[in-house]
Amino acid sequence: MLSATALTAGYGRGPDVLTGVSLTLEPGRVIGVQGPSGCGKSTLIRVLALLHPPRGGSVHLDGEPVRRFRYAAPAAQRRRVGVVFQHPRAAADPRHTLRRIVSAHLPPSAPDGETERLADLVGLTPDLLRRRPHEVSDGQLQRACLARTLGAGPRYLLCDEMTAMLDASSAATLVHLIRAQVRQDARAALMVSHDSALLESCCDQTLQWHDLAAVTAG
Ligand SMILES: Nc1ncnc2c1ncn2[C@@H]1O[C@H](COP(=O)(O)OP(=O)(O)OP(=O)(O)O)[C@@H](O)[C@H]1O
Repeated sequence: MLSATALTAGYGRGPDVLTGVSLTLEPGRVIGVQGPSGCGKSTLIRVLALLHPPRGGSVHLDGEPVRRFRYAAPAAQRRRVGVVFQHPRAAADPRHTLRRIVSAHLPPSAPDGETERLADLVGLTPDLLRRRPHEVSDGQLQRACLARTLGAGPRYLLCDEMTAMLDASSAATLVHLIRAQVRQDARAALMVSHDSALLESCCDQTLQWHDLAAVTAG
């Protein structure tokens, strides 16, 4: 279980962006969080992904408190949480082929052919693996980024507006793939978006941002 309790977080000397946010993500569940632009959804994802230290409150990962964040977070905790960001072009090195991007987080023990299996899982054909980011569409690059995240074998998948750059059909394909992954491998997913229809179509439960201070999901 990945849980946040009474989180407060912000940037620099600025005001709190998160003010007392609590949320619980249980294996086997897809939880959606909907909120308007700028309310703090990406900040919540960054804290839960151990990429941004909270100012107050706590994060627990499978029963253990998370005490260190960013580069100081223990690798064993970091590996359990995977993130897919909104902008695939900001999240992928433009010099690398899609093959290299997809395989970037595979453990050394990964079986031969794992890159191809992941690519196939997200709907990337083998010829696309030879291309670089500028030679593919946003949707194809986002598929590669999702495959890369899945390659690390995270238990908790955090998706930050991951379909915002995609057409409706690609968006539906990717969110249903995430649902299938959650069901199959007892993972859990948190999907944040401003798109209520998308969240309703794929989440077990959708929480409104303004309820997060009071509601525990899962
Ligand atoms: N690196 C940063 N430094 C300072 N302020 C930031 C930083 N990142 C975000 N903020 C501010 O924190 C607030 C919440 O931003 P955040 O990106 O978490 O919102 P969001 O709900 O994900 O927005 P959107 O839906 O537009 O992506 C905003 O006021 C934003 O300007």
